[in-house]
Amino acid sequence: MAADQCRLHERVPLSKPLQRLSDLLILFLLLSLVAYRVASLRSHGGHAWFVALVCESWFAFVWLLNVNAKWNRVTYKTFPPRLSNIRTSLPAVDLFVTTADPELEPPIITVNTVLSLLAVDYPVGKLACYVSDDGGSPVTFYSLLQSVKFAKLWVPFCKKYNVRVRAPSVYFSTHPAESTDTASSHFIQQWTHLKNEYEELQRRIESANEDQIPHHMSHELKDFLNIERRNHPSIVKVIWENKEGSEGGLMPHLIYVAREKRPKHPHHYKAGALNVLTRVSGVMTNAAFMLNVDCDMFANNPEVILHGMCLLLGDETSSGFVQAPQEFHGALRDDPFGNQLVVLQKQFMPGLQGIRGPFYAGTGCFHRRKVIYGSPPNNNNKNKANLSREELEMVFGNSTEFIESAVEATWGKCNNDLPSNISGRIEAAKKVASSTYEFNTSWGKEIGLLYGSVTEDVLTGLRCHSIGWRSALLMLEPPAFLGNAPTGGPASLSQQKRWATGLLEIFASKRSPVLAVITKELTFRQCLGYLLLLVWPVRGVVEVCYALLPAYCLLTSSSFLPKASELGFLALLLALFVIYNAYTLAEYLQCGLSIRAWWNNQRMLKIYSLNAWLLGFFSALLKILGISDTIFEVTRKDQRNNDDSNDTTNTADDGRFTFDSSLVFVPGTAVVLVNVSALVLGGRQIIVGAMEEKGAGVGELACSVLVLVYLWPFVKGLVGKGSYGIPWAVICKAAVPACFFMHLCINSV
Ligand SMILES: O=c1ccn([C@@H]2O[C@H](COP(=O)(O)OP(=O)(O)O[C@H]3O[C@H](CO)[C@@H](O)[C@H](O)[C@H]3O)[C@@H](O)[C@H]2O)c(=O)[nH]1
Ligand SMILES: [Mn+2]
Repeated sequence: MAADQCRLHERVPLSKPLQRLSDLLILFLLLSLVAYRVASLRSHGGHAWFVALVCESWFAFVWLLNVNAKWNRVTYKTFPPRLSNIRTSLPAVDLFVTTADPELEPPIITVNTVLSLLAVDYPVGKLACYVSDDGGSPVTFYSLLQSVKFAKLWVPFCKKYNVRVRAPSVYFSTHPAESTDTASSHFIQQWTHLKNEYEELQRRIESANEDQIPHHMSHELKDFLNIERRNHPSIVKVIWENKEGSEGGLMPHLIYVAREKRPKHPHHYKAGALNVLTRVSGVMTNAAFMLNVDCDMFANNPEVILHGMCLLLGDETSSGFVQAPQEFHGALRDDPFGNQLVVLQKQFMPGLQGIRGPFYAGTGCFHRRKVIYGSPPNNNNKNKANLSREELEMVFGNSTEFIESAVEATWGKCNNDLPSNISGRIEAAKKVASSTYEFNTSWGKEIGLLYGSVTEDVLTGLRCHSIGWRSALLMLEPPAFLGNAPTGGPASLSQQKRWATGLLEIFASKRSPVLAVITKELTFRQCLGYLLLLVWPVRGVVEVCYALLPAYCLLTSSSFLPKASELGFLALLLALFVIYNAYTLAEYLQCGLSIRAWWNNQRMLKIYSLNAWLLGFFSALLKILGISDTIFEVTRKDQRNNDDSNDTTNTADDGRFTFDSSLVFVPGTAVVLVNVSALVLGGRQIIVGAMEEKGAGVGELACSVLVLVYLWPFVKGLVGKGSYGIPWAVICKAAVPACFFMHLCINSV
């Protein structure tokens, strides 16, 4: 009993027999379908039958991966109050926030995230917050500088009144009477004062632009004078130094870092930025744990670090890193863009927890510093003595300060204290933030966040798992962090395309889980878990083929579906269709989502796969063939989302699908053009010849219509106006492959 009371976390199994049974039922139906196709390949024959066989085999394979990933669903319950037994020795944590572009990521969003982190419930003296600014922007720096005055009021206020959401934009969007019962007049007075201060801060930040930063700031901003965004030396500034160090103080250290950028030197996007933060924090504070969040992911649960510690302290092998699911706020009603990822995360993250832990998702993740330094679990004192200074330099680079810090982080004791004087370490920090520091070292290859994929997060997590670490899932209520999901067609599709590209890059790399399962410590089921994620983009190709299949049949008068007389086959297909949809619908309803949200997600899944994943597939292919490189396009963060967290009263227009002239809209448009033409050309003939038992039939016709229903935003886009219409340039580009395909069909008859 006493031992139980000391346990910081508890494992909670979630899998239900009914769910497992339905998983298996769907798998069985899919396999039966494939078996039927194979068995009747001779009698039915034809291209359409064969393509259907390939696609459906793929769906069956992916479903098998699904079953594996969901089989042992597990989550953890964490008990922060029990930390009080060890409260004096809570470890220090370095907090990382990355931002890249003040246009796409307005500084007020970054400031809110930073403020939410500075104010978390954790000893002030044990935190240091680092902001990496890849935009090298004076506006971002100015905004952080301005926020210090407010933070000095905000941090104590949050702690005194136990404020629930510590991102001021969200907190002040509701009136205190609704959010607290401490409505004493003194509280209201302070609340009003702070709200005014916040609004003043917001006004100042939002009105600042590069040419118009107040003159009296010129001294602080001199490092930013005449620099170019992609060509400047390292800038490291201590915005707030907590002079009391671990003893306490008003608020944690706050440090601004714009790493050196040179046009000729690769900077490796976010992975590069996080590696610089890792080193800069190494020489400045060297906490044993690091938490990283994207600039829009504010800490929504003030106890998040305490909860994280419940998983991190204790058996270290089981928590090389701790990942909170990505959750979002300010969501549009019924998730019109299908990117809130609610069901996906509630189903899969616990599922992966059952097979040695979730993947690293790039934000909302605590890392052990030594894991990032490539140290395997239970390394204790093994290798240190063998490494000479030269060897250490080959791995970590040639900064003496950094090497010392890395040796301590890897082989020394856990650092529970932070230094009070960090200003004295700026020169060392600037050195490790230089653009040449990583040359001829292991950064990005063996240590740090790994390079070579635009989803550096998944790649880095895979490496941790491959060297034997497990990871742990931090699923909290209220959610640990909340971020900003893109809205509109272009931003959503370009994000999905980047993910697809990055995942395929990993699949095809030398770190592929398929190899790691043979040569490293990845288990077979873990490998299957990763595959589910990594083969995602291939679905783009499969879905396009499947979506063209009914049109092909209509145009060539062939068939891939049962005729009225093939009752068994018909029943199988209908059962699969009904059970699969009922299954997914049940998942949405269980998560408290609406039928409409379910439909929107089903529809968007098709739209993403046909467009974004397909293009992601090809862009990864071009990279693998060495023809072009992949780039990380930053997602635009909507500020609207930040202001009203509970606003689901969006107007109809907010959820409407929008287009631009990007290539990513071409495949969907082409599929729509082909299906519309096929219905016009082939539909009539079917109605005439409905009674004949050969060629395309009502089934093919219905499927072709179904494709158009899934792609309805594109059908509407063909006639829509402005951003709701598909631009002519896209339609013309789509018409070329569409005509080519139809030409092939008609000629093949
Ligand atoms: O050169 C760059 C590019 C991006 N970022 C930062 O990376 C973060 C993520 O970028 P975002 O455009 O928001 O991408 P998302 O697709 O929303 O990000 C998800 O997917 C990424 C992998 O593709 C992960 O790295 C992220 O953590 C995860 O939230 C943001 O804080 C950016 O400021 C940089 O610091 N430098
Ligand atoms: Mn993001």
